[in-house]
Amino acid sequence: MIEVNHLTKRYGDFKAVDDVNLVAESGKITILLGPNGAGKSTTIKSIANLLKFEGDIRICSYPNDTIEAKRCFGYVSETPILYDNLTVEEHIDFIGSAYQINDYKAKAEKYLELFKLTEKRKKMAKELSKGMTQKLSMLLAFMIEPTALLVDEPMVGLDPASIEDTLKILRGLADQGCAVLISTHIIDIVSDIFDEAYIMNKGHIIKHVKKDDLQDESLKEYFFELTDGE
Ligand SMILES: Nc1ncnc2c1ncn2[C@@H]1O[C@H](COP(=O)(O)OP(=O)(O)OP(=O)(O)O)[C@@H](O)[C@H]1O
Repeated sequence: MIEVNHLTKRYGDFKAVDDVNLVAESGKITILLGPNGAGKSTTIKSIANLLKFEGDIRICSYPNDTIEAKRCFGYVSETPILYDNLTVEEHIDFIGSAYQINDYKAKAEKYLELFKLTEKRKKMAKELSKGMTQKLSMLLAFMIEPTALLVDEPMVGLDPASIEDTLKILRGLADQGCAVLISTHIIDIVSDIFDEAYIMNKGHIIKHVKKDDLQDESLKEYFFELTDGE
């Protein structure tokens, strides 16, 4: 589970995120939806403990700055964080060893095949296309078998088949009990797979909605009503 209590992030006098509360439950896909500049990435980065913030954030019940929390979550950033001169395989070895994952090569192999990266295993990150770097970044987060997963704008730069594959993997991880939190502004891609959504605008959560609450209304209609079509 991911729990965010009273998260505020200030840049000088400006509050990019203002008193945000949210919970991403285990076994569910929770999305953080909002227009550009709403504060989604700031929220995700704060949860990943990459930014200083005010408030209390817990991952798997541990404060997010502890080693216990870091062990249990995977993070896919908006821009892949990779080492230009390491190959795909070297990235896998690095993360597999750092997280002390048993049998990580077999776990990685599954995702290499799924993401059609098997033939690129000897290529350095700087030799991959943008979509391939995104897939490698996801592979590294998925192969640690996280109990909580933070995914910031995962589909940007992916082709339609890869988007489908990624959505299936995310659903599979949630079905195995992982708490999946996805930040996005692309409603159409997540509208079928989300369980719960937090709609964010101008640094605030303006609505928390469960899929079952929507009935006939689409998430898109609901979103535009709340954000005035931003
Ligand atoms: N380093 C920074 N310094 C000052 N302001 C920042 C900084 N990073 C983000 N902001 C501001 O914080 C607000 C929220 O930005 P954030 O990147 O979290 O939005 P977002 O919802 O992820 O947007 P997008 O969909 O465009 O990625 C924006 O107004 C942005 O200009």
